[in-house]
Amino acid sequence: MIRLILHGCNGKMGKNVIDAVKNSSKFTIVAGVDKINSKQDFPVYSRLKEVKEPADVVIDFSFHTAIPQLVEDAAELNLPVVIATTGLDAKEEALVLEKSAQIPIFMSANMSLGINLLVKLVTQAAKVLYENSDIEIIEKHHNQKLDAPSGTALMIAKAINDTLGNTFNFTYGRNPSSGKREKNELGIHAIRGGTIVGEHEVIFAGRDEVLEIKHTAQSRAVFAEGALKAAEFIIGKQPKLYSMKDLLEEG
Ligand SMILES: NC(=O)C1=CN([C@@H]2O[C@H](COP(=O)(O)OP(=O)(O)OC[C@H]3O[C@@H](n4cnc5c(N)ncnc54)[C@H](OP(=O)(O)O)[C@@H]3O)[C@@H](O)[C@H]2O)C=CC1
Ligand SMILES: O=C(O)C1=N[C@H](C(=O)O)C[C@H](O)C1
Repeated sequence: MIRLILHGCNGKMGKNVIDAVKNSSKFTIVAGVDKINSKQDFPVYSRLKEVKEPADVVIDFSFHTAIPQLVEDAAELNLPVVIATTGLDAKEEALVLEKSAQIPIFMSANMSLGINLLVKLVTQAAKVLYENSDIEIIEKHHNQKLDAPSGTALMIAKAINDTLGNTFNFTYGRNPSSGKREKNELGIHAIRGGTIVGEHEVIFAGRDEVLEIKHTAQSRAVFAEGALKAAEFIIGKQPKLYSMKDLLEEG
């Protein structure tokens, strides 16, 4: 049995990971970490370092400001971590990278298989189409989401830029003073409303033709199940920063 600590256990994704573990024969949750000591089937602590139960791996769906303490504690305890939280600033990302020299850390803004395939398809399309089309990303999420644009939208935009040698400047939404679109813009637009789980659409708008590649998450279960796969994958790995690409390549 893989012994899991769930960081952010009281949240929307925390609940979904608890359900995914109930449906899995491989995992057991030995402890949770969150800001509030909620009633769960496992003990809940206010930081990772306080957890008394022995564990094999940590899964995190919390808030970006929690990440520095999480990776510091995980490195001290020598525990692998799956970070699913989005919205990290540059300093927080740099610390994750630094700590990945001590422990295996898996980080992906989106744990679903479909989005990771979308990234592949979009970068292929971008190579063919970028000279003659304008690329825009639209993401839609529920009205409780704290970060914008989504981590996934940024991941897609960065993958396009990596593929094309940093051709694009990102434009976050447009307003009355934005003026005419520049050729080297890549627009990223965030919609927030209701209970939308997560939609990401990449639009290649050319002359007289438009290609749209879209992913819709229909429930949070896909993210929870993906996080469990990532947790299983990093246990026993060498210290490094791993991504969904590493998991998919291993098959
Ligand atoms: N990579 C992926 O596939 C996915 C990533 N996400 C990301 O995961 C994160 C969580 O999403 P979601 O579950 O919807 O958000 P929620 O706000 O529902 O849950 C986050 C939980 O983390 C808690 N938390 C906040 N700060 C800390 C801290 N310092 N230490 C421990 N716990 C803390 C929150 O407590 P409180 O409410 O009291 O602040 C809350 O219980 C977001 O960044 C989201 O974008 C979401 C879905 C998929
Ligand atoms: O907050 C969410 O809900 C989600 N966040 C992730 C992101 O920011 O990309 C992934 C998913 O779309 C759901």
